[in-house]
Amino acid sequence: MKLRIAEIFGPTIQGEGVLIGEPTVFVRAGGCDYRCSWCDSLHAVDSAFRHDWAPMSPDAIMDRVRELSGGQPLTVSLSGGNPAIQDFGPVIASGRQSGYRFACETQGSVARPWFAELDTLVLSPKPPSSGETVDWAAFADCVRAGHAARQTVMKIVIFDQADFDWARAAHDRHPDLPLFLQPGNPEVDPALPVDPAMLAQRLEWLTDRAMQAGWFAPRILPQLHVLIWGNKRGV
Ligand SMILES: C[S@@+](CC[C@H](N)C(=O)[O-])C[C@H]1O[C@@H](n2cnc3c(N)ncnc32)[C@H](O)[C@@H]1O
Ligand SMILES: Nc1nc2[nH]cc(C(=O)O)c2c(=O)[nH]1
Ligand code: SF4
Ligand SMILES: [Mg+2]
Repeated sequence: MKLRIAEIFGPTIQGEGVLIGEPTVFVRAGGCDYRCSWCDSLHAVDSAFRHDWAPMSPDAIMDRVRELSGGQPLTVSLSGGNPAIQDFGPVIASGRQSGYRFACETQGSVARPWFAELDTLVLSPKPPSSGETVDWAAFADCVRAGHAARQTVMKIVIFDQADFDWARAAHDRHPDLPLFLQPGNPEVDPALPVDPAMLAQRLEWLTDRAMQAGWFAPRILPQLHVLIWGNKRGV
């Protein structure tokens, strides 16, 4: 059985959400059932890039992860695209034997039994600015599938006031999921630089919104990797 892999890179630090700052190797799956207007990983989504995606066996994936981590077990971050449209169960089973931990980033549109084998399941439902519509029944299936994961959290990207209001309603649906908000990055062309002052201003706006609303449930974080490296790939 082979998986479609857009890229494997690291070690680097997890730049987002509950594991921010944690050393990790990324395994980025090719293919996605969504087309978010502001997706920062189109090279793993748009089928125009599919010729760059490699078919890899679970053993070949873990061999590359081991090579990159110098054989030291660390957290492997499964991302994409949507990793949940493929079967990462055998990759997790193989890595776990040698002490690797696994986190997965997915939008919550497709539930998989292997979510239960994860250490960290990050569900990132998409707000109105994305142009996508969340299927909340499928999302709830994902939460249930992750019942045995060590932790399941919700992470929402916020571009504007409509996204902010939507995030509050999303939290009301799943109040038990720890919530992380990150400002959206409107500049996703890997060929163009990102202005850190613009990101800081978006983070300030988001923080002000939450504090003025007296909404203290979410943690608010920047995309640390974008602050360090902009839109550079493979970091
Ligand atoms: C590229 S996605 C891949 C995993 C999965 N498809 C998902 O969306 O959760 C990884 C994370 O990046 C976030 N993201 C994508 N584009 C972004 C942007 N322009 N600004 C901020 N976050 C973004 C997504 O919301 C998601 O939380
Ligand atoms: N350093 C780093 N942190 C990240 N957190 C989520 C990422 C992603 O694209 O899924 C990502 C990424 O691509 N790089
Ligand atoms: S769901 Fe994730 S990978 Fe797919 S288009 Fe949206 S942000 Fe990009
Ligand atoms: Mg990213």
